[in-house]
Amino acid sequence: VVGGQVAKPNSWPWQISLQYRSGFNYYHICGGTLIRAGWVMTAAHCVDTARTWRIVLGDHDISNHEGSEQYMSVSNVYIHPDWDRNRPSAGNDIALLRLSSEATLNNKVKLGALGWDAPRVRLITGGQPSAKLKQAYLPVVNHNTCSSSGWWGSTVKTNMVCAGGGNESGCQGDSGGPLNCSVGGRWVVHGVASFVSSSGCNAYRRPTVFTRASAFISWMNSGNSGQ
Ligand SMILES: CC(C)[C@H](NC(=O)C(F)(F)F)C(=O)N[C@@H](C)C(=O)Nc1ccc(C(F)(F)F)cc1
Repeated sequence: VVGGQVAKPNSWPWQISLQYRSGFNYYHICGGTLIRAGWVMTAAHCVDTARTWRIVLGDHDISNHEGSEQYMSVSNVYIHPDWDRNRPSAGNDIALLRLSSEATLNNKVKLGALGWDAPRVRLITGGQPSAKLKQAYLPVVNHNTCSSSGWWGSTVKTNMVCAGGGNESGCQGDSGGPLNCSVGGRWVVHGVASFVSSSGCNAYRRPTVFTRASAFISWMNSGNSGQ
């Protein structure tokens, strides 16, 4: 996250840290959302390399043990069939991770709700290099503006959502994490952080681009996502 502030610990209880093993250690690479006790939604670009993964739930500071963490291994990775690493602007940057055991839900580990509607305020959580979870309020940029020339142009498709474009944005390490939207007083996960401009995370008229989760509900509920 560029800008924003450190979140109140565990105030986004569906936010997870996706980590890969290297030697004896695990390293944060992406965010994600716990959508079922046994399922995590993240970005395809986070998991399209063969690695040993683990998911950390109930965390706030990934460099300190706080006692609320749950460390889960991943039994299967389901990447959207139309994701193409060589054509990220085609979108479909979404994947589901099956946990090898179910999370214990409590006040620090809850499910994120998937919604269908375009709400008002958006909020991205997650991020590096801060070890602590950060959040930033990102204004939504409608598709017509975001896909216009001078903005992202045809790189942005209707199965994506743009938010930010001011001095706050998502950035490397936020990938896969949720765009949390306030809809009728409830938080709904509307986006999966996908990409930013290669000239910088908060580049002018290049808002952070999220996979529009509502466009993938049927895939997530279908067999080929394993669910
Ligand atoms: C994809 C991640 C490495 C990284 N993602 C993020 O920083 C995220 F958190 F906003 F999701 C990113 O966007 N990094 C920049 C360097 C990047 O790859 N940008 C990018 C821009 C446009 C496209 C295009 F046009 F192909 F869609 C693809 C990637």
